[in-house]
Amino acid sequence: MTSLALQFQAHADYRPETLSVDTGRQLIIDALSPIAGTEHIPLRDALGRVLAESVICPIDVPAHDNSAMDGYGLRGADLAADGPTTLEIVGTAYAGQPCDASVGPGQAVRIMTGARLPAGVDTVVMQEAAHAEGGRVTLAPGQRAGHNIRRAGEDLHAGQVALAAGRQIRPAELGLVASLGISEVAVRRRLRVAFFSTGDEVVTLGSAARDGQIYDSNRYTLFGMLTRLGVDVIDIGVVRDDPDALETTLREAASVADVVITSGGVSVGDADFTRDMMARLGEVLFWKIAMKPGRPMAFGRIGRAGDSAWLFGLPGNPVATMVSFYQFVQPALLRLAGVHPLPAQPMLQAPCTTPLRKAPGRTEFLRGVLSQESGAWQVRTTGAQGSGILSSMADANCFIVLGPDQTSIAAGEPVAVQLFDGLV
Ligand SMILES: Nc1nc2c(c(=O)[nH]1)N[C@H]1C(S)=C(S)[C@@H](COP(=O)(O)OP(=O)(O)OC[C@H]3O[C@@H](n4cnc5c(N)ncnc54)[C@H](O)[C@@H]3O)O[C@H]1N2
Ligand code: MOO
Repeated sequence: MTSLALQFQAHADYRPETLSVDTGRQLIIDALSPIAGTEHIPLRDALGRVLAESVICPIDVPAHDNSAMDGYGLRGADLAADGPTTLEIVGTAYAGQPCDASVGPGQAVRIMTGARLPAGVDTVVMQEAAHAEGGRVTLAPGQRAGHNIRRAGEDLHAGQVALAAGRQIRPAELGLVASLGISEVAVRRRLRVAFFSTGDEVVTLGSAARDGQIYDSNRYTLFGMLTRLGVDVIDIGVVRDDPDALETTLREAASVADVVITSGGVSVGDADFTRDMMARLGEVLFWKIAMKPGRPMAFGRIGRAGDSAWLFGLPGNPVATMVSFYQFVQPALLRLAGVHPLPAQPMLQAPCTTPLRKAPGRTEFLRGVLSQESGAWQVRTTGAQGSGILSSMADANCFIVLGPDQTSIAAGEPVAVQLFDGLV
């Protein structure tokens, strides 16, 4: 018995013939660790990448106490307990410019948003509550001491971890790093993912499909999902149902990629050699996941030590390919890319306007449309749900996820909804 198999069998819920979605996903995540390799790149190029090292604050942000409003800076102790307050204006403080004014009792400065607080100022009153005339300013009653001040370091303070290793860089992280004056970050290298389709009936675009043949759509959905995940994509094309071609392709793919994804040939049909070949080239396990669509799936490692790769053998049916990718491959690739912690998929509950029936025992991923009707969210299915009906994915904006124990759902009953927005 081999190591992956041993590792999986140690899990209490490991049932390769009826593996639950959650257990399958967890087993895969636990088997993987982030790829090695770090590069230092300009900040903007890091959008979508994963931090290899934590970003530590070299400075306080903001760097100094400053005003949150355009208005008048003063000493809070000068504010009248009730009634207006009148103060002498002794200078003006602009953002980004030094201001020598020092504010004593009975005095104020005109101050702009972002300007450093001059000596003595601990309170800002916004200009809408002030009236200036003849070198004096009168403040409306009810102003509060200490208001409209932004303290040095209130966002980030020098020495703290601004972003921990494992964080994926989104627009907010780009800005946060920039606010620290840092122009270069250490990120993990991009994951390399090779993929190909299998099957004599599958025709690549550019060739005419003969009788009984179909155009390859899986390489297009996979290309889209992988590209949006930000990995380096290696498209190997279509591989015929031929053992030699398959062996050569799998070996080559494993030598250039961290991960190899195939579609088709993982079920029990006539292309049995695909399963045998995968298993012969490494340690690949074939699972039946208790889900629909996406029941058959292969997971393991192929290739020789030194140039081996993780393998995902996804089912050939186009919707099954996509559902399996989203439920298993996407979190696995994020894990390999070093994302930590892994993001939870956004799920919500909404009443389902379509009555549904399902067999118990497996999780179903129906394609749904979540919409607002008179201000309330609701979901319906896209119609026919066969695992070859790719238009059901194109028409959808979410999965309706029915758990293993659910059977019939009456119209209006709440169901779990997984938004495509959290997927790629
Ligand atoms: N007796 C059984 N038959 C099947 C089972 C089963 O458990 N017992 N499972 C069914 C399920 S569920 C699925 S999903 C498929 C998966 O089988 P494979 O992964 O071996 O896929 P193929 O047989 O190669 O193809 C299935 C289907 O998808 C079409 N296909 C394949 N590749 C592409 C592509 N690149 N682009 C578009 N369409 C593709 C292919 O023509 C077939 O129609 O097995 C069921 N059968
Ligand atoms: O589960 Mo298959 O993957 O339904 O089409």
